[in-house]
Amino acid sequence: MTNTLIRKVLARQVLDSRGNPTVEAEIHLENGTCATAIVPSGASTGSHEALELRDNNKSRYGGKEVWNAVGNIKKRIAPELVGKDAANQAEIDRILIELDGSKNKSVLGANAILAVSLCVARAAAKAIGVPLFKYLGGSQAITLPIPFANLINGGVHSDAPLDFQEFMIVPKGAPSFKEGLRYGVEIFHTLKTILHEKRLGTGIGDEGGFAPSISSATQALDLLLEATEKAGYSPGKDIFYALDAAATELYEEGVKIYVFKKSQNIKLPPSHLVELYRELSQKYPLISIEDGMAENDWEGWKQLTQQLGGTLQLVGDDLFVTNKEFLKKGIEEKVANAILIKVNQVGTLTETFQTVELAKKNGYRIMVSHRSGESEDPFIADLAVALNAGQIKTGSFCRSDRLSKYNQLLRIEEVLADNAIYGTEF
Ligand SMILES: C=C(OP(=O)(O)O)C(=O)O
Ligand SMILES: [Mg+2]
Repeated sequence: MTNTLIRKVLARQVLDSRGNPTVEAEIHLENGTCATAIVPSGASTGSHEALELRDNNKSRYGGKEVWNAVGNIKKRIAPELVGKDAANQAEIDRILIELDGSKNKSVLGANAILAVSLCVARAAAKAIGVPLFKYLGGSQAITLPIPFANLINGGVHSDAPLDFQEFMIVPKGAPSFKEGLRYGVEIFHTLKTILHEKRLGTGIGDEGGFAPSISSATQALDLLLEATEKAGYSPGKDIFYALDAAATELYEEGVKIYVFKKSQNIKLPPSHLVELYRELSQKYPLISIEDGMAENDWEGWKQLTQQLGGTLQLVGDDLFVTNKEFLKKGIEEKVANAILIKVNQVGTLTETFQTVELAKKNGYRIMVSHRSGESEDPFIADLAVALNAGQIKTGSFCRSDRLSKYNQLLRIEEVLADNAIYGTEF
């Protein structure tokens, strides 16, 4: 028997892809295994997410240091976990949740808790000698996700005068993950040439997508369409499109209006926003809209789901915050038909699995997601396969923080070889 008992728990402050401090945990097991895990960080965060603990000392890193979270791992979490079995994830996560004791992990910090939760899983998998995806998902974990690649970045992720946050290409018609990735990368390079020729700018946003000087969803989708065709692919056959409107950022709650502040200062009531989505989905092969309405606009979400839920995937991100309580409400009220899975929104691996189980039981699709602030840690690549999510969004193709996930998926595809399945049916 491998000795997977925890010998030592360490932590440190490292930097994320935006140059902001974040937490890395390091765990040593009795058998000599050592593993690390780094937590990501969002920018367009849902207000019900688990709390990311920051030091708030404005004179250092703009108040974003995480020494308190690091200290909580070293002083409060480590003594409780030494001697416990890293292979018992549910027990470790239960200890972490109880030690924190709050509803939103605000005592120890979700960044402290998640770093340890992920690191424990990685250490146990390594000690036992199985790939992480197999350790987490067992022999059923065989689905390589379709990459939803965010090629145009707007919203709070870039300076482009675009209000919707993400314009993604979806290589659903590819025969394998590897080929889907190639389709996506070729379209990315073609888009760069087009943007250069049109003098629209080839600078990038937080997730590595371009941040061109365009100001409407139609312009963005026209560019994606042009790049797709020029790269030799067929829109609606090889390649489909997806949006993350991140509509919480646009919503003025008091007046129940969506304001497109970055572009034309257009103001739309929820019903007009639904119409805009309908028009876009009729004009382009759009298959998925994330956060089409704001996290607190449940009425708007209902309208959206009633009208477009039959033909489009409607993904709840800020709406559900990977939390089974919010998802339960969504299921009851028949809102959305898919859920975005971001581990740091809820704070432990066990809770993430519980939310996914509830979603699957109720016919909601799963999309595993990065955050806009990422690191070299590829954990979510393994997680996407472990959950048979069938879909992952992890940005564009020119930042190592995003490519670490894509490259890990290539490795996993190689391990699974002929057993690998690509994506899910829409
Ligand atoms: C990835 C996203 O951005 P962030 O991490 O800033 O919430 C998102 O909104 O889906
Ligand atoms: Mg989102």
